Amino acid sequence: MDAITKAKKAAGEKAAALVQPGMLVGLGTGSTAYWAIEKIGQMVKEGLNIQAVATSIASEKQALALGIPITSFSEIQQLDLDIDGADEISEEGQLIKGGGGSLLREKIVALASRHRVIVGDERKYVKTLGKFPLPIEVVPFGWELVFKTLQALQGHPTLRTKDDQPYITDNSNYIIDCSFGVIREPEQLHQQLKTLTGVVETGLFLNLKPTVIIAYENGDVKTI
Ligand SMILES: O=C(CO)[C@H](O)[C@H](O)COP(=O)(O)O
Repeated sequence: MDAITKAKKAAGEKAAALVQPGMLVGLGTGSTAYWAIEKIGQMVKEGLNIQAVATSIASEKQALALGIPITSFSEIQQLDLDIDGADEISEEGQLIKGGGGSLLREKIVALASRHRVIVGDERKYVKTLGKFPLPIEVVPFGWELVFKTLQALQGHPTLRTKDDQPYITDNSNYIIDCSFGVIREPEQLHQQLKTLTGVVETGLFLNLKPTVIIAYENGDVKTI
């Protein structure tokens, strides 16, 4: 296992240790959240009694394979703890998410959780957001119009693709990745993007006050 994978595993497992019996837990998506889910699966096998809501079909499949009981918002109102990764984590705890394409479900789950834990390796921790392209989930109908507006806003948009076709999210939408440069006013940008008809959600996760667990290649793990 390389040093970055080891760091992701360490961060994910440290977050999993925060799960307590009886909790309702949000399961994130991506290669770091993966390790938290693996650890929670192990804890469930050892007798931990929890229920979880997954932020993607992939994470739900992983959880079910591990025997983690899955519930949904038709059964519950609120989660106790959400554990998820991020693409960028600013020093203020503001996030860019959606590199793995699950931003909409991830935001719904994060907002439904009383506590949020964000796990990442040291490369994710930045002074200011904006180096990682900002994912924006859009409805397929008329996406070209949103794309042109994003061009006009200097977002340098790119339609995300997979196998030369538009990438399709778990919600049957598309993703447009944008580069606005350094994002100095994330709230303003998020609000501006949300008002565009056709935009479903942005990858800016703001003011969620997460506990941040950063793992370093040298083996250190810091909770911020
Ligand atoms: O937002 C996400 C998926 O939509 C992921 O949490 C984010 O992309 C981080 O993934 P990884 O841990 O694989 O770097």
